[in-house]
Amino acid sequence: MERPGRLLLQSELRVRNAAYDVSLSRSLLIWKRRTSSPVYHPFRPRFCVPLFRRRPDPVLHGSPVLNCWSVCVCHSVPVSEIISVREEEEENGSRQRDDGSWKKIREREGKDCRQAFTVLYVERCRQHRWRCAEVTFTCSDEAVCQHWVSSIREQLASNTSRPKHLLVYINPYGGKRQGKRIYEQKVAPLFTQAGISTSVIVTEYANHARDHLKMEAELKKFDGVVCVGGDGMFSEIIHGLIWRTQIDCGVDPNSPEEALSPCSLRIGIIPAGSTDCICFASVGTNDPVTSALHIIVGDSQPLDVCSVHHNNMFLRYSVSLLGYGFYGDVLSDSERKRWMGPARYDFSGLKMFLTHHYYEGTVSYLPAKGIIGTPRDATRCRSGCVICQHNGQLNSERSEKYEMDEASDSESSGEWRTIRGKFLAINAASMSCACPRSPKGLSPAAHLADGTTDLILVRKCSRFNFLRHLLRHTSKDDQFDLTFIEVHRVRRFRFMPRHCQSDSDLELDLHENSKRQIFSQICKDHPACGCAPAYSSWNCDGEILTHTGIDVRVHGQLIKLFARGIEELPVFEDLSNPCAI
Ligand SMILES: CCCCCCCCCCCCC/C=C/[C@@H](O)[C@H](COP(=O)(O)O)NC(=O)CCCCC
Ligand SMILES: Nc1ncnc2c1ncn2[C@@H]1O[C@H](COP(=O)(O)OP(=O)(O)O)[C@@H](O)[C@H]1O
Ligand SMILES: [Ca+2]
Repeated sequence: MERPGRLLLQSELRVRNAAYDVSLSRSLLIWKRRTSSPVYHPFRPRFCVPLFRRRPDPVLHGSPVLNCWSVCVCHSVPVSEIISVREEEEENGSRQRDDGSWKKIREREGKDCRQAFTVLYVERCRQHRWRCAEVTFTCSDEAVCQHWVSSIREQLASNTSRPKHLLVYINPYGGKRQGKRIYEQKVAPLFTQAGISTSVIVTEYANHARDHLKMEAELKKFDGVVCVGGDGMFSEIIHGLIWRTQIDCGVDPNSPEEALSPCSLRIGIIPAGSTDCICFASVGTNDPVTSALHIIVGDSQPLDVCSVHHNNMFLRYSVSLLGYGFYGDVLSDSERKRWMGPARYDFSGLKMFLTHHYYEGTVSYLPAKGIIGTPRDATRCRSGCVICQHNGQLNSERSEKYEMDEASDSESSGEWRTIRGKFLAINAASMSCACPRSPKGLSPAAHLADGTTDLILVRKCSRFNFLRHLLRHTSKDDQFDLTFIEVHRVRRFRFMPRHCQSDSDLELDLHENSKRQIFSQICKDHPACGCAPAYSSWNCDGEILTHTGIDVRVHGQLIKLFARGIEELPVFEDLSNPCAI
């Protein structure tokens, strides 16, 4: 619980005809009702008891702390979570807002209360959602009122992490094709309230945003980039931004061995796509208003990025899922069904589950050493994650050392491990990949910014066992606690499909593959007969990769989001807490 610190201002003001002691410090705005009469307050007593067990201090962020036995209503809002302050001007018995809309206040507030101002602030709702709440304070002295408004504005202006100018890209075709409407109706009005100016580009074709960022955008004019769309659209944005940053810093973005320069501009994601995994896994919800508020308050969350190369040739970057086999096949199949919208993934998911293809190949990986945390532990990456801080620090020390000793990550160091086999899926999750389909995600203990990715190998098994594994993504059971699954936390990995391994293997496989393709043509309508293709494709944050043999390297904390990681749930929402009755 944040302490108020030195008071900048303290007055008696009125809120809805009741007297309040209101105070402002650099960190908190507090309004506390003036009363001493013990009155039983019946409102939601169920939530009062656990709240008090955990937090004896009767001051809660934004929302009132309700004591069951006496009315002692005290609200507090961190100054960092105030969106804006607005003067209410009186005219003909009504008050006019700064934005021109009218509000009847005078009758409600009583005749003496002539001056008023409204504070808009972040209020937390269920399941990590944020809303914009407001409270109107009135007082009889105009000078006092204006002093309050200017003091709050000064505090907001002194916060340098808040963006003032944003470059916004909207994909009008993502998800259910609602991107433009979501931005105009839910997000733009909030940006206006917060005094943020925007330059908006509605994309006209795929890769429009990427190419604009790479070559045209005047990035110096902006404090951040906002992406309205799904994971594919976010991928466009990071490709443009990372590329541009490397060119500006004189780094060769094509080389798999180069240490990439971190991007200074933060990226905000307004979810308007089909899976919205990157937003969900970094905020805890895929709600456009919540994302807009995280942008406004100037949150910052570093994020790991994987670079993917094929034979030393750059292919793509990935921040969430790199999936071969099941997720690659689901994506390839679903692309032909875009007209179905987000439901295409359910259809193709079921189809690919029934098809039950497996793929042969060799996976080699460099285990992440010296880090804290494992993919099977119970810790979760949450706001202010200590694992990300610790491992992130370790990474920056390692990369300094790496620059001096180029061979430290190479095969010659002998740390690489190799696994050959038949796999239903090979997944690398650089974050949990939580999404509405699987709220705990593909790798629940993965971290947003620890410089590693969780490599999950699903070996060939029966359909029944694969279904058990998949179903555990949606329950409390551990999806890795199965004999055919292994998971490793790695810094780097490579995959080579079997048919690419050696000339003799290649000949054998080409022969086998052509045989299989003939059969798969014949057996097209009988996918369960086992005539599988020899290779799948990679699903790279929802984009299909053109090559199967890849070399993947994690670049710790290469980009930053306007987010703060998933916040711990309040006690009454955390069902695993015994106090939460
Ligand atoms: C029988 C019940 C099975 C439930 C299994 C649920 C497992 C779901 C894990 C999903 C992980 C998703 C990782 C994110 C991938 C996205 O980047 C990608 C593109 O998203 P977008 O651009 O917004 O369309 N989405 C997918 O690849 C969809 C995977 C769906 C798999 C069923
Ligand atoms: N104007 C546009 N027309 C067609 N495709 C676009 C346009 N803008 C972006 N795209 C592409 O649309 C794809 C899907 O976008 P995304 O926003 O991720 O939606 P979804 O989550 O439904 O896949 C991305 O690959 C992106 O490059
Ligand atoms: Ca990570």
